[in-house]
Amino acid sequence: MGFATDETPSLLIDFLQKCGGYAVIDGGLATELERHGADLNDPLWSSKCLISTPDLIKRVHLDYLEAGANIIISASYQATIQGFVAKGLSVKEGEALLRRSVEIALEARDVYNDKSSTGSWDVRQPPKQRPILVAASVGSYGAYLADGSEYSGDYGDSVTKETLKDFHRRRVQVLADSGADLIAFETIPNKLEARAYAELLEEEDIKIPAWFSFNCKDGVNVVSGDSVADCASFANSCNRVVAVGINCTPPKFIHGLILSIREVTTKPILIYPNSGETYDGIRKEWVPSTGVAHEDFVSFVGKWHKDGASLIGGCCRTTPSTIRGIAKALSNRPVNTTE
Ligand code: MET
Ligand SMILES: [Zn+2]
Repeated sequence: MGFATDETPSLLIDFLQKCGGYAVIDGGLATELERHGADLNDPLWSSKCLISTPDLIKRVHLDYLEAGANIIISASYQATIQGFVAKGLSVKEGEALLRRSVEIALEARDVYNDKSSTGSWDVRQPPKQRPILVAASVGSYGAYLADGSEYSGDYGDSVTKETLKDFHRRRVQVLADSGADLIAFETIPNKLEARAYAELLEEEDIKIPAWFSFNCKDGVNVVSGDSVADCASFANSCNRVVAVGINCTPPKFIHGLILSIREVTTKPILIYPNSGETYDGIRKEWVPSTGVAHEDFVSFVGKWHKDGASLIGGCCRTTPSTIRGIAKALSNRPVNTTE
């Protein structure tokens, strides 16, 4: 790939150093909004709340910050200009909502920082602020289609890399200029879409770095059947990509996946698994009690970190309690372990 700005590759390395070698990513956003009563049965999914309940989004971001997150991800996963236009909004209004998704997260960070810097009596020693990044979420083309292809990675032969680039181009430009610290390309279902993202980052000379996070169906392959090693190795070759990993995948596959990814990348590895519950795409609901208990999820964290993941959080159906548990597990981990 081409050349990024000089600072791009080091942004996350510097951040991780400031955080003490690891960072906590937030938990599920959409499913947490749902837990608070939002009805997301809509092609816009969580992005519907950008219109209906922006304050609830801010509250959930704040809950994750209070639980110990170092990275919060905006509510733009399923926010697309095409999706907003289909709802009757103008392109301008759609772009404004994309920007708004990031502003809400930035505002939550400000509120959190203000809160944590007041209450200190000792003026000589201002309290140390926890480093926090805001990532602008980009979900896949399949997420926009809302036809299950988000979880199959199968777009059919008529969808080419160019189709995907055209689909994402304006959205990525708008999010890159929104004040976010990085772009989180999430739940990537196939290698084709990762290649489209990488080319877009270069062609549009995107000034903020990105992470690539794939959606896996087992311990070896992303949901389309492309090998995760192949996808991660491709991500490793992109200068503007600062971390590579996996999200919205059951915890039971994560150990094996980290081992495969670390063979092919020198970049920080990120993982934010879902709760392990299965999603019934026909009934459009999660099947309860198919996942792992919150305590079990948290008990894997030390191992994932030892395996080589330095950014750890949760995806769908994880909650602020999960994130609090992850933050605690990582801060209690033994220093200089030889295990
Ligand atoms: N960041 C998104 C969310 O938590 C990821 C969704 S994965 C289907 O809502
Ligand atoms: Zn998810």
